[in-house]
Amino acid sequence: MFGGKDLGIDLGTANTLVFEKGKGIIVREPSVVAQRTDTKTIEAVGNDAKKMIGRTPGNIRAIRPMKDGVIADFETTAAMMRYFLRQAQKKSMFGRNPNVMVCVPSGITAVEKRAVTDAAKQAGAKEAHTIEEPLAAAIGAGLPVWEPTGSMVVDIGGGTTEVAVISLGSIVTSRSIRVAGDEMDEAIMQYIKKTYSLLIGERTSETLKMELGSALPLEQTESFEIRGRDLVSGLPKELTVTSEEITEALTDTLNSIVEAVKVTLEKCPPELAADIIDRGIVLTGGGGMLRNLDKLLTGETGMPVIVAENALDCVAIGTGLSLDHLDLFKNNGARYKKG
Ligand SMILES: Nc1ncnc2c1ncn2[C@@H]1O[C@H](COP(=O)(O)OP(=O)(O)OP(=O)(O)O)[C@@H](O)[C@H]1O
Repeated sequence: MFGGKDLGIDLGTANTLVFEKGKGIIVREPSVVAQRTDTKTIEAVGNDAKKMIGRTPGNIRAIRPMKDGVIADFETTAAMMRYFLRQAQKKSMFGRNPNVMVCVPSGITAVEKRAVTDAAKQAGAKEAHTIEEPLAAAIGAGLPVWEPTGSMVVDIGGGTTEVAVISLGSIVTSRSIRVAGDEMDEAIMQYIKKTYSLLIGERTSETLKMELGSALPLEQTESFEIRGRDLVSGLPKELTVTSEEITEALTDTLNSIVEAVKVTLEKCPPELAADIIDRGIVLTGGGGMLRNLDKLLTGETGMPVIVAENALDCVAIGTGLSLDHLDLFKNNGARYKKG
């Protein structure tokens, strides 16, 4: 039995957040599962499993069951959701199984949406519905999505970047690309490998992105020491990396994101484009917190760009708040209409 409250779930590629109205975010853990390769039993989920990435013995695999924002491994995703719902239950009241709203990338197919709601039901949800991620992000960022005015949101998560223009509670135009934080990590890993013949793990590369990452060169170069395995000698090695190098490593990935924003702006009806000039573009998601990304986007589009407060939480908050309008989602993720 789960808690009596309805829950919003941001089932992200990188992190899963569970939001309960009145309480806020009650679960926040990495979307990682550690599984035995022989018996397929689950050894750990969330924080404990993330610590195992890159450090598991041969018979345990640390996997991210969500890839590119969609379910890559159904059974493991359902098991992971069951764990997160149980965590939520510990912090909530006992009662009936909750209705859940799960956010999904805007570009996914009906079959993929179905996989998400099926996994939620298998995990113990009474009813499960989906909301498109950019809409959830915009609601969570406090944008006036219900007004007849254009709001533009760019949500950069782990697996997907969602760009959307919203008006009157509906997505007017959007673009979802499978390029986001994970791709930045991969680009850094490749850069270090190519430049220094040093192999680093995904955790080291994510740390480099967070510590040194900047979309534009910093006024004062920063540096960070990393460890990896030298591909030539095969031995562990330490070296110092600079922020300029990370900016260079991220160029292609950031160009793809800039391109997605420009294409969406080009498809935007003129009246709404005028609203966006006034109100600006709002950045959400962990990737939106990359230093100077707002400045890069302003330079490339000429629009004001603002990083949302609680950028990491916007999608979860918006997903939870949309439960107030559950009746509008009964069509399994149908377009969100007010009234
Ligand atoms: N300060 C930061 N600078 C740059 N990137 C960051 C920062 N903080 C977090 N990230 C990155 O944000 C990503 C996670 O963001 P978020 O939790 O919004 O994604 P998600 O919702 O799990 O993914 P998706 O929306 O693709 O399903 C990770 O790639 C993480 O490395």
